[in-house]
Amino acid sequence: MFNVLVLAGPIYMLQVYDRVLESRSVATLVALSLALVGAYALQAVIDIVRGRLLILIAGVFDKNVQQPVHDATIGLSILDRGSASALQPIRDVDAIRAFLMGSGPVGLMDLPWAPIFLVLCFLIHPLIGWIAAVGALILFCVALLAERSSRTQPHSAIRDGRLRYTMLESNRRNAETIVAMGLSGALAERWERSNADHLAAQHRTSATINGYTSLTRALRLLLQSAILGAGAYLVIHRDVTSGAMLASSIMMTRALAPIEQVIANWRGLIGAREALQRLASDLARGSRLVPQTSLAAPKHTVEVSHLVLAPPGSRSSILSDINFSLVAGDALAVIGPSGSGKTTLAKALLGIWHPLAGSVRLDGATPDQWDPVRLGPHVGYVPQSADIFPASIAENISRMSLEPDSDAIVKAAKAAGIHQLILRLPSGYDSQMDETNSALSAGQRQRLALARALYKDPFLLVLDEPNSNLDGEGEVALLEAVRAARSRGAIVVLMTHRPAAVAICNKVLLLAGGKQRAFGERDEILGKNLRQARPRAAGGPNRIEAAE
Ligand SMILES: Nc1ncnc2c1ncn2[C@@H]1O[C@H](COP(=O)(O)OP(=O)(O)OP(=O)(O)O)[C@@H](O)[C@H]1O
Repeated sequence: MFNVLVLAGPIYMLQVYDRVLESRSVATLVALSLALVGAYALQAVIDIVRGRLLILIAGVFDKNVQQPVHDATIGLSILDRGSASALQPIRDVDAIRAFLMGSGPVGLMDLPWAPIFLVLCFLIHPLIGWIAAVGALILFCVALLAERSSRTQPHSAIRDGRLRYTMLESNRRNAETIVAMGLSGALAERWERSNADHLAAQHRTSATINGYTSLTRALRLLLQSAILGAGAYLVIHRDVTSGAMLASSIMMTRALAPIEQVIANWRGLIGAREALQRLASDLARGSRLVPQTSLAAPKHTVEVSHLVLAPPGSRSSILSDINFSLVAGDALAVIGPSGSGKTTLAKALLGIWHPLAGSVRLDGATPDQWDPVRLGPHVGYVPQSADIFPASIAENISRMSLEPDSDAIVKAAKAAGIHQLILRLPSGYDSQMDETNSALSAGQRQRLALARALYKDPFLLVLDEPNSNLDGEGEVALLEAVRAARSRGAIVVLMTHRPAAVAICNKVLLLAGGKQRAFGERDEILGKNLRQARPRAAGGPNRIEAAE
């Protein structure tokens, strides 16, 4: 509706030429000029409001997708096994928001006005109308051609871009290995190759779009002159006035401007459209259905029945036919050689990976029957690589809670035997961990992760080799924490190679090659199936290994 205001220019021109110059009336000229200033001022205000509206729409879009995008990023990380493509949704949101706040949508909004200006051209004179209509049609065809040729190109550019990003991310993570083993030469060469592919794809896209933009501009200038020429012809034959001739030239410009603007913003439009499609599919893939009914906190049992497990998206199983059950107060030592499936079992118990067959049940319900946010506080997990969030020690122990409980934080730290160590840090519990966690040693990180797992005394503790980096003091604290958890009625599942850790468990599960070799009371299983390895020559820790 507001676009009608852009008619002010042509109407002014028409009136000045046909009325003011004929009547030589300065008063009319002043009145017309004031009206024109008013129309342009209103147009400026409307443009500002429209711009703000688009920013507002972009903001609302952003606000609504942020949480699903965050959750989907986590879901995709699990599905795609930590690949950097899990970050694609947030990049897509940024691309869509940038497009919404740019000049592209304005061109799209103005596009429906193009036919109205064309009709006005016809009203001035059919010849002018036809020239404008044919010109608009040609420009429209150019836009379609641009769409078709650029449709496939950004795909390859995006694929190369993703590959390039993944490569850089992996090099960043492995920086120390790269420096230590002098890998930078070979990796730089690979990076250069991947970069060249990406740039070549981008150049192809830019060249195509630029070509179409230049063609459009030249066509528009030609059409403007054609309209002026046709207008002059009609003026000579006294079919239209000279004011109408100039006004129609302006009208033509107005009719074609949105088409040209859409073509100029084509790449952004295509990019935003693809980002939106990709975002929708990533959100659908990465999000989990959260159950609506909330179950009571688990307190009694963990049952694993005929469990078969494969990595997400795969059907080749890593674990098969695992069966055991535990009751409150039990501690299970999961033992077996490297690669036997201990970590994989931890992922199943925690509901990170879903069973291909069989089930894991806490008090009779599978983990996905709980809202993860509600089940989380009843579960403690120390993963093999104890990753710490870039936040304070207290925030880490309180599981990044927005309402941390100081008493519970200190209690968990004491239980993990890390309280004194934290107090010795310059800012104590408020010491900030950076992204690299370099302020703490591997063993200290493991104890911090244990404190996080113990926060608020969860029912199920899954500790995946939590002692792999611990010194004697750390191991004593760990064993004490397991003992305390058992006596308060928790269930502890401990993946370990260490005899001392097995000794505090009452049950043992022996895995080998993804299969359950034995499960039962500790002494019974150890007597039947295991031999205790001697301390290794280098003075390494005792290990428990499966008998041949
Ligand atoms: N994300 C994955 N995708 C495909 N295979 C996997 C994945 N994670 C683990 N595996 C495979 O599953 C098998 C069991 O691995 P898992 O990490 O569970 O062993 P583990 O007993 O914990 O070993 P370790 O004692 O060395 O930690 C291995 O053969 C491993 O290659």
